[in-house]
Amino acid sequence: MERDFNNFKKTMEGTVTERNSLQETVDLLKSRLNELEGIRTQITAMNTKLQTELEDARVKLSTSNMALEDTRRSHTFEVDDLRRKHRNDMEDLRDQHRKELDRSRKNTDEETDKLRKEFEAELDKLIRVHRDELTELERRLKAEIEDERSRRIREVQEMQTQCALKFQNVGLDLDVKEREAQNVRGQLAQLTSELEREKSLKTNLQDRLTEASAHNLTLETSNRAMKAKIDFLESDNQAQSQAFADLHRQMQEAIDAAALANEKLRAEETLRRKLHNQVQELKGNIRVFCRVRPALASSDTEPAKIEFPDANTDSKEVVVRGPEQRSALGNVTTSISPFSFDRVFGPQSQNAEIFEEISQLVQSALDGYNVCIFCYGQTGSGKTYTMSTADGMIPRAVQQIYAEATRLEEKGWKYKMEGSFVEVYNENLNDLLGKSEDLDKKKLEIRHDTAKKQTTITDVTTVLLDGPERVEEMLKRSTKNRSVAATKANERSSRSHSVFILKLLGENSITGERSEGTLNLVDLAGSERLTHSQATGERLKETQNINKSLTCLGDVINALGNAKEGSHIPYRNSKLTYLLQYSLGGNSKTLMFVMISPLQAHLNETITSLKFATKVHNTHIGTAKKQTKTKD
Ligand SMILES: Nc1ncnc2c1ncn2[C@@H]1O[C@H](COP(=O)(O)OP(=O)(O)OP(=O)(O)O)[C@@H](O)[C@H]1O
Repeated sequence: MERDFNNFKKTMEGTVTERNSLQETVDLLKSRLNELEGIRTQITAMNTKLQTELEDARVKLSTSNMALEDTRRSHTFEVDDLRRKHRNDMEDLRDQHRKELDRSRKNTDEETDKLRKEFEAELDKLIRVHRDELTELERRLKAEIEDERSRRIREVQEMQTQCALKFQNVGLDLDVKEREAQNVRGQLAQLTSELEREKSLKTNLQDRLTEASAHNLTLETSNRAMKAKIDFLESDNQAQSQAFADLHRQMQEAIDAAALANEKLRAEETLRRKLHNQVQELKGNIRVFCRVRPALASSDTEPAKIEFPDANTDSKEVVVRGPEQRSALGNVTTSISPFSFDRVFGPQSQNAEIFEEISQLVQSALDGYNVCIFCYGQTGSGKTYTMSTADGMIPRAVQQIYAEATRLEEKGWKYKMEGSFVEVYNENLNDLLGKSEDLDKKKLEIRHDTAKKQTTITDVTTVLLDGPERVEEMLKRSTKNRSVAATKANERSSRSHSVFILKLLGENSITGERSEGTLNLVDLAGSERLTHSQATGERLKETQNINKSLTCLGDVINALGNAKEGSHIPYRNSKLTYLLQYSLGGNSKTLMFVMISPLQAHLNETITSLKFATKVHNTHIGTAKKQTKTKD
C-alpha cells in the first residue's frame, strides 16, 4: 500500500507538475489571447478608419469622374467647334483659292489675248503700211522711169527720123546734083564753081550731120544722166531700206515684247500649276462624289425617299429614309440616314455638270500626277452612263486633255498621249482593244517598275491618241469585244471592272521640264452583294471574285488612310488593286463616284453602297507627289 501510495504520490506530483505546466501554458495562452484581442481591437479600429477613408476616396473618385466627364464633354464640344471651324476655314480657303485661280487664269488669258491681238494688229498694220509704201514707191519709180525712157526714146527716134529724112533729102539732093553734074559734066568747067557751091552745101550738110551726131551725143549724155538719176532714185530706195530697217527693228522690239509676254505666261503657267495642286491638296487626295440617277420610264416602280437638304447651298448631303416599321404598340417609325460627301448630284444632274467637278483632276494628270476615278455602285445605278457613254467622263476627259495640250503648246509644252483599255474579269486581265477571241484566253501580265513607280501591262494594245476621235473608236471596240464575250454586253460590264488608262507624257522645250501623269478611269463591277447561296458554277466564281476585289479595294483605301511610312498596303490581294498600285495612295489623287438608284426596291443596296462610300470618304490619304523630271 505504501508502495502504491508512493506511486500514487509520484503520479500526483507528476500530475501537479503537469497541471502547473498546463496552468502556465493556459496563462501564456490567455496573455496571448489578450494580446490578440488587443490586436483585433486595433485592426477593427484600423478597418473602420480605412473604410471611412475608402468611402472618402470613393466620393472623391465619383466627384473627379463627374469633373472628368464634364471636361471630356466640354472638350468634345470644343473639338467639334474646332472641327467645324476648321472645315469652314478650309471651305473658305478652298473657295478663295478657286476664285483666285479662276481670276488669275482669266486675267492671264485676257492679257495674253489682248497682247497677242495688239501685237498682231500692230504687226499687220506695219507690214501693210510698209508694203503699201513700197508698192507705191515702186509703182511711182517704174512709171517715172518708163515715162522718162519713152520720152527719151521718142526724142531719139525723132532725131533719128529727122536725121534720116535729112540724109534722104541730102541723098536726093546729091542725086539731083549728081544728075545735074552728069548733065553738066560737059559744062564741067563752067559749072565747077556751081559744083564748088554744091560741095560747100554738102560740107554744110555734113556739118549739120555732125551737129546731129553731137546732138545724138548730148542725148546719150542725157541718157546717162537719166541712168544717174535712176541710180539716184535707187539710192533713194536705200532711204526706203533704212525705213524698212527701222520698221524691222520695231518689229523685232514687238517680237521681243511678245517673247517677254510669253515668258511671263510661262511663269504664270508654273504658278497656276502650283496653285492648282494646292487647291487639289486642300480638297483632299481622296474625294467621294455621290450621284443619284433619275427614275427611268421603263422602271416605273416605287421611288425611294431620298432627300437633298442642302441642294441650294452646298450639295454635300443626301438623306435616305428607311422603310416604315411598326412597333408592338402600333407606332410607325422610319429611320433617317444622312450621308455627307464632297459633292452630291441629284437625279436632274447632267454629265456636263459632273465633268466640271472632275475636270480639275484631269488637269492634274496633265500636270504630272497619277489620277484614279472610280465609279462604284450596284448594277444599273448609272456607272457606265457616267463613265463610258459618248457623253461620259472618258470622252470628255480626252477632249479636255486635247484642248489643254493645244493651249499649253504656246507655253512650250508638247504632249504625247497613249491609251489602253483593260478589263479585270474573274481576277484575269483582258485587253478590251485586242482580238475578241483572245478575251479570257490571252494572259496579260502586270509589271511594276518600283524605281520609277510605273506600271506596264505586257502585250496590251496601246493606242496613240493623236486626235479626240480615237477615243470613240476605242470605246466602240471595247463594247464590241465585251458583247462578243457575253450574251449581253451589259451582263459582262456588270460582272467585270473596266479600266481606261491614259498616259500623258509632257515635255517643255523651253524650260526643260518633263511630266508623266496617268489618268485611270475605272468602271467597277456591280457592287450588289450576291450571297453565294444564290449562285452556282460560273456565276458563283464571278460573285466570289467581285466580292473579293471590291473588299480588297476598300481594304487598300483603308490601309492607305491608316498607313505610316513604309507600312504594308495589301495591293497584291486583288488584280485590280495590284494594277492600280501606283495610282492609289500617296502618289496620286483619287475620286470615287458612288452611284445610287432612286428606287425603293434597291434601298438596301443603296444604303450598303453609301456606307462603303462613307468609309472611303472618312479616309485621309497623304500628299500627292508630282512626277516631274528635269531634262537629262
Ligand atoms: N443620269 C442618268 N440619266 C439618264 N439615264 C441614266 C442615268 N444614269 C443611268 N441611266 C440609265 O440607266 C440604265 C443603267 O445605267 P448603266 O448601264 O450606266 O448602269 P451601270 O451601273 O453601269 O450598270 P452595269 O453594272 O450593268 O454596268 C441605262 O439605261 C442608262 O442609260
